[in-house]
Amino acid sequence: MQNQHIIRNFIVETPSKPGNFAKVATAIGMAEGDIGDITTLKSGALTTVRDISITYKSEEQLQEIISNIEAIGNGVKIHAVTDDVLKAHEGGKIAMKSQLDVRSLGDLQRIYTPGVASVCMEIVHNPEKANYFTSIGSSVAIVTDGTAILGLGNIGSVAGMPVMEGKAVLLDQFVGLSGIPILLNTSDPDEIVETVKHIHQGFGAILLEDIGSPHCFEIEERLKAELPIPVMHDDQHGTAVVALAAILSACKATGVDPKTAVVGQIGLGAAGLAICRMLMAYGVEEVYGLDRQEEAQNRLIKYGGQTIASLEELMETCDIIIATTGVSGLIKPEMVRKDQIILALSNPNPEILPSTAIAAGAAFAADGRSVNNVIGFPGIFKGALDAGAKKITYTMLIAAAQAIVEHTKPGELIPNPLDPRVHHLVARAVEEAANKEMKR
Ligand SMILES: NC(=O)C1=CN([C@@H]2O[C@H](COP(=O)(O)OP(=O)(O)OC[C@H]3O[C@@H](n4cnc5c(N)ncnc54)[C@H](O)[C@@H]3O)[C@@H](O)[C@H]2O)C=CC1
Ligand SMILES: CC(=O)C(=O)O
Ligand SMILES: [Mg+2]
Repeated sequence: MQNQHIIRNFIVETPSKPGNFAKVATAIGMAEGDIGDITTLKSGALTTVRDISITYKSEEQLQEIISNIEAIGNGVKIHAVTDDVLKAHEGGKIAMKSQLDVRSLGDLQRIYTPGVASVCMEIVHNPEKANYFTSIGSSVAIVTDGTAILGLGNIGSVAGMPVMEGKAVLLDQFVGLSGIPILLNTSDPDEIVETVKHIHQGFGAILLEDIGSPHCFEIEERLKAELPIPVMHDDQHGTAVVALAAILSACKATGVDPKTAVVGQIGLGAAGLAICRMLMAYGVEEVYGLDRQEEAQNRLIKYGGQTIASLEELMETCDIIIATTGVSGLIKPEMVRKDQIILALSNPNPEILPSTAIAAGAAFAADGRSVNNVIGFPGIFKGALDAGAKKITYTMLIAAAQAIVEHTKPGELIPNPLDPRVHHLVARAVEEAANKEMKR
């Protein structure tokens, strides 16, 4: 696989003298390893031990990094090379925890029986109070059938669980919602719709995740029509919101009018078709799409988009390129036109590395790690739930994209996802848009 990103942590000891860490960094750089976080584990008078996170592409490259560091000599030692990604997943990343302590029999009677019975009866008499007296209103079902896990394909929902747990962690940490993974062992749309309908009353909203196309379209449409709570397929609309925001920011920086720019979308699956629909809903006049499947191209035409004959023609014709094919390295540097804006959004590896696209002449380039639906979905769900909205509409999604743009620093495409204000602002913008729509 091209552009594969493997992350390992190197525990490296160096003599505590200026210049020694620079030698280690150079040794890593000479083997084209990419240094991430660096933590000093011990800073002694004689030696310093650091934990260095390094991204690389292959086993050969790992061996080259190790030999380069070992060749420095003079007391520079590698103590261990650890797989912190795997370590972070031991035992899973989430747990259902109680919010109250049970320390006395009084606590037990209040939290559980007999006290709880009166709360049950309160809900029997006033069903809307379930939102107040239970966690239902702040719980989001993260539903997957495992058919399109990132760009890894149909690997099944159990193998996709680390992604679902990751989404739950983000919902919790960014907006305080509880995400509960639901792993389906069917990809039949009728069975999925029936299952979600049977379980929906335990949740405030339904987040559909990594459900492949084309069945994702029918599933989302049917659930939206049939359930009284917000349903959103994140790979479609969360991604579309963030792609629109990145395009608006890039256009602002380059003085391009997004509505008259020519946009080319490569890959018209869940993410790609939704990006095209979002851009057209925003008012972009010329949107071209390309997919290796005719059926996917016909879907775009049905929504008013246009198709184009080949990847080469799309790259030649369009000012803004977005790719969501799952195919690493699909866009070759020689295809990049000067001053293009290129969003190669496939995970875990993009269609072209941003550094390669910029070196080939692009004005702006980003991959799916930075232009990622993580900036959108937590605030979208929080805003929809706070407003008591029954649906997530285009007006709410465009409000989310605009909030993201407002919070993006000049010269950047997207804000830092770790800035909690971003999620808060997205949530408020979505809530306001929902309230306005509901008043109409
Ligand atoms: N950055 C982000 O926030 C997100 C990124 N993605 C990434 O986008 C990729 C696609 O995800 P989905 O849309 O959910 O998958 P999908 O399977 O629904 O869509 C992929 C589409 O690409 C088409 N395709 C594949 N190879 C092609 C080629 N060589 N030329 C033209 N079309 C081609 C397929 O026919 C299919 O229609 C994945 O890698 C995923 O990780 C998806 C959602 C969010
Ligand atoms: C980010 C995401 O949802 C995906 O790559 O599928
Ligand atoms: Mg996804």
